[in-house]
Amino acid sequence: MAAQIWGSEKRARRRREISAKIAQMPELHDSKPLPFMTREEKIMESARKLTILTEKMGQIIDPTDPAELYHLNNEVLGLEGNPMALHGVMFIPALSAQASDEQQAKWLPRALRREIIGTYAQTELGHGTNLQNLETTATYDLATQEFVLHTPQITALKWWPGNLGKSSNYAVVVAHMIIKAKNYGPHPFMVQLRDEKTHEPLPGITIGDIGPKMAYNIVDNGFLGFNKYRIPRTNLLMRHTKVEADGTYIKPPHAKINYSAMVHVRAYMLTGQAIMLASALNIATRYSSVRRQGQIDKSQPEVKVLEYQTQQHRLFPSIARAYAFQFAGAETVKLYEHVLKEMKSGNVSLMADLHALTSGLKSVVTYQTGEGIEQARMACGGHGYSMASYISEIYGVAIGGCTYEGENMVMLLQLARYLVKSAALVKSGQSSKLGPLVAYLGVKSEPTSLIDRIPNSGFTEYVKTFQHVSKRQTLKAADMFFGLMEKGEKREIAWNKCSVELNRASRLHTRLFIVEAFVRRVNEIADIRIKEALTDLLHLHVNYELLDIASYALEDGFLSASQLDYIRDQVYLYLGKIRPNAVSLLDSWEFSDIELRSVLGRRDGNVYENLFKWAKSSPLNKTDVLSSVTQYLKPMMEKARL
Ligand SMILES: CCCCCCCCCCCCCC(=O)SCCNC(=O)CCNC(=O)[C@H](O)C(C)(C)COP(=O)(O)OP(=O)(O)OC[C@H]1O[C@@H](n2cnc3c(N)ncnc32)[C@H](O)[C@@H]1OP(=O)(O)O
Ligand SMILES: Cc1cc2nc3c(=O)[nH]c(=O)nc-3n(C[C@H](O)[C@H](O)[C@H](O)COP(=O)(O)OP(=O)(O)OC[C@H]3O[C@@H](n4cnc5c(N)ncnc54)[C@H](O)[C@@H]3O)c2cc1C
Repeated sequence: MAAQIWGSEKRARRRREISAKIAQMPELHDSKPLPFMTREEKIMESARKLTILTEKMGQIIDPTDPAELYHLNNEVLGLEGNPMALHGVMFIPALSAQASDEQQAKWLPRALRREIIGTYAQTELGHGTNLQNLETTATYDLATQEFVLHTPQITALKWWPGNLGKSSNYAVVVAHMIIKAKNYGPHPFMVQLRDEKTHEPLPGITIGDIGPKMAYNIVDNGFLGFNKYRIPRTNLLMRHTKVEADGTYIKPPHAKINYSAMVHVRAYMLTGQAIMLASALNIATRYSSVRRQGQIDKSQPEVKVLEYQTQQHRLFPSIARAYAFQFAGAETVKLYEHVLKEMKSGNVSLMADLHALTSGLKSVVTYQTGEGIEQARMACGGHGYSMASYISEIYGVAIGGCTYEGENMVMLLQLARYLVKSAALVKSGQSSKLGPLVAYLGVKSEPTSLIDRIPNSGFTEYVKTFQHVSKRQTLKAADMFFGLMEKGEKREIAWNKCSVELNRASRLHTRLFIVEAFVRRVNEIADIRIKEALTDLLHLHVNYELLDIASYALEDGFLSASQLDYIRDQVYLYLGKIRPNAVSLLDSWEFSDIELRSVLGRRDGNVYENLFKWAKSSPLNKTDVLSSVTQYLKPMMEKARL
């Protein structure tokens, strides 16, 4: 199963080998539980480990393999981030995709050797979503052949970029490029921020940390202002766009090609989200098979809480989602790598499809991951609320994904643009022009669903039902939009008036893609036992997801009440079937105790003894009487007693 999750036997084996090596290297372990550290201590601890990793990485992993690097980071540095999180996730990808060969030769080896630390600075205090209204300017000075970066007012301060505040000395900065008073829109520039020897900010640069956040606090998300700060013309990233010495602008082959670093993260973050969901579920499910509370049969001893159907219903559908996201994520990464290769050689024809797909997936996956992790926390009762479970930290980090790389509603609306264009093709009889991801929009569906109506139909009737609801909602929302325009409404106003319905279509389309990716994977599996276990999970997935969106299929009678009863029964049936495999389905992800950082989720199940040990190690317990008591509470009580 681990091979299915991680992509191959070899990958699964390598992960085990890497974990075993890390287990033998105490210098790479947390020196004390992270929840007992201050933010400053955590940042120090992370930098300490990161430095050792830089020295010893070659002994532990193949540093050229991103999957091994990602695993190493998760185990050693953890998901609260690290001082170079954005360096690997966005800075290097931005240089790789947008810098010319010459620029890459100059900067990439230095970045890869970690001579410099970089980030991606795009979002500003006043604007994050609406890139067209970013305010930082890069004005070309023809006389010196330099760009002058400037922050015209406080809302133009870069705000949020990870590791910008304190760690990075370089950044890819996105600014509006102005040449001879003409604004060419946002473009990426390579900018040195700090002196390489002293790490002090360079003159003309204001920079700092934006303060503590809900989670992810090892990362120093930062602010950045420029006061007429000059960089050479050749620091504009010039793989696709060029500005010649005389100010001549050569436009890129696709207007949005500079957005590729964002698409990179949107594609890769899906499996990251699956890992966070599976981690939280691993903790909650293991704990649920240790925790005994109450009886089902009063004549029997107290049961493990995992025996309760409500507990299974809370956890198991999310286990199915974690697998589904992992499989859909793997497909998306493959597609992304393909499109990136094409893009580098000038073929931009698949960019729109990839943008639509990743926009929908990042939104649905992050939202459902957040839901699943929060349910996992609640499933642990009181101990779930303790940082000893570590689930609240996983939650805080995961839901950041609902916001970064494009706020979820906004990204769903991006997919909706693509769906509406596809609907227009269907309506104008041009269904043959639909791309493979939306071809189903042009296919006439049965009048009613055949779920529970024909034997041995496998998952086909489920997929057809998902297709039906997605198609119906897309065409309905598109009709609403076109109808408003026909009535004379301006395009943007009509769009806004339909946007809730449009986003519903985007979610349904994306959920269909996730189901199909799961089905595709199960169909590929040869090992009969693995196929069986995953088929059970897939049964739970399709039935649970369909129940969740049943109103769409009920409103036009595509599903009947009796079919809905069947679907509900299937959910209960598969909850029971999955119960014996539940812990193994999560143990198959092979997270080590070091990586999970959870007292509740310990592999050995020795929860109570270790919770007590953990509590005793709280800094508050260093002394029996705190100074808050001697200074304030004791005098207050004494005064009251007088
Ligand atoms: C590796 C490990 C992974 C794990 C990572 C975890 C840690 C992560 C740490 C945290 C890291 C966090 C780091 C961070 O957070 S970095 C900051 C991230 N910021 C954002 O994501 C901002 C979101 N906003 C946008 O992306 C744009 O403004 C949008 C897209 C909303 C509109 O755009 P714009 O303002 O320009 O609007 P327009 O009206 O001129 O154009 C709309 C047209 O453009 C097409 N279009 C748009 N985009 C693309 C595209 N990409 N490829 C192809 N086409 C694209 C689109 O389909 C439409 O086409 P059409 O319908 O007109 O035909
Ligand atoms: C943990 C974290 C890490 C980050 N890292 C980085 C980084 O490394 N580099 C970087 O540059 N940025 C980074 N960001 C910033 C992030 O990319 C932005 O916060 C994000 O893109 C959302 O933009 P915003 O904050 O402007 O939200 P807003 O757009 O102000 O969103 C507020 C509300 O308005 C709604 N809204 C906005 N526009 C529309 C619209 N057109 N239609 C409908 N509704 C709309 C949204 O849906 C939302 O409900 C990070 C953010 C976080 C939380």
